Amino acid sequence: MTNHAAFAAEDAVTAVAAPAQPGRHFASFPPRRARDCRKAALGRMDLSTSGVLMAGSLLETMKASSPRHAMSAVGADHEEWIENHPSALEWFEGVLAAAEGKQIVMFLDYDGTLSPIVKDPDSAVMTEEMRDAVRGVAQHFPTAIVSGRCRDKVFNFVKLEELYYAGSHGMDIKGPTKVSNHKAKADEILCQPATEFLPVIQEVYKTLTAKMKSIHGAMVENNKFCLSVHFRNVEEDKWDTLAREVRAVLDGYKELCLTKGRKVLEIRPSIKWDKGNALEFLLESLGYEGRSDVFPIYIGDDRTDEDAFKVLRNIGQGIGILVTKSPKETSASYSLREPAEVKEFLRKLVKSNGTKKD
Ligand SMILES: O=P(O)(O)OC[C@H]1O[C@H](O[C@H]2O[C@H](CO)[C@@H](O)[C@H](O)[C@H]2O)[C@H](O)[C@@H](O)[C@@H]1O
Repeated sequence: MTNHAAFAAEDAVTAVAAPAQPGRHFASFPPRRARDCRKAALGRMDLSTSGVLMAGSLLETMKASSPRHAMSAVGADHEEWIENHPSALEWFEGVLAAAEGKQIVMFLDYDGTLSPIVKDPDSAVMTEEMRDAVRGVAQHFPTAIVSGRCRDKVFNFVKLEELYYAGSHGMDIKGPTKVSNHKAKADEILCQPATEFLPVIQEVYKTLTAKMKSIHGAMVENNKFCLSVHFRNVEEDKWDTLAREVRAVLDGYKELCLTKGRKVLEIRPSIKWDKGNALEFLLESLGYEGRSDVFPIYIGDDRTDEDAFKVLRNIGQGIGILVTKSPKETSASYSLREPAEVKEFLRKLVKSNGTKKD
């Protein structure tokens, strides 16, 4: 048994609060207005912990994001890694025990979590079965999509009005347009801490789009408060050129920084706001801040999801689940191999909640 599973069992014994009632989690809706996220995001991010790509070989970082490099980067074999990050499906009972008597709040990343990674970002659709699974979860627990995509785009993929959406890596958060118990309606922008960066982001979008035209397969995606420079379809011998071009453009914009995802370089404002802040903000908005009877579950596959996993580790509540087929350095405590397993996990969660005696 792993440390995590042992911890889960201990938690189950100490749990005291009454279980959540299906469909009742919006009882206090609309959510309490959380602290002003603009103030919270003031100042530059902590470069030592933010995953921001500093000077040095951007090319090496880009190579390290391909799965064949990931295992050696951790230096651990698969078995050892799985022992430390057990499958949330195989240890499902442990997860349930840890959440027993607590209000689950579900946070879901989109690409690589709810939809498989595909070559064309515009084709990353979600299956109807996955949509049903997410819909089911949202009927039982407050549920948010937290994505690097712009909010409108991720909404157009997910198409569920009863969810919270945190687009642009959490820099654009909006409440549900429909709630699952149909008692209340809220269609409110809750948080946009980076609005003053919009002109500069759009300027860089134009410049980079023009520059990337000469690199076959490169693509710049406009995610409103941030940009994605995709290199999945670029031949590896052109990655260095792409990296140099991106660096050269960004040298003129000290207020922006660079992080990396899965075959993508992300450009975003250098403010103290990431998916971890979005998670904290949403918990606070829902009135759950500082409550020990709340159990956030965050499922994601990317470097940018690590900020949310870290928050959960730091507050010592809930669990982070990394979606991956190969060992990776992570602050998540559990793992799932692919979106199909995420769907299975969500279904099981709904089923177990539906059959639970309240
Ligand atoms: O936070 P996420 O929802 O995971 O978004 C992160 C980025 O995801 C998308 O790119 C990734 O998925 C694409 C489609 O499968 C794939 O082609 C690409 O290589 C991946 O990096 C999205 O296009 C980006 O804008 C997001 O920032």
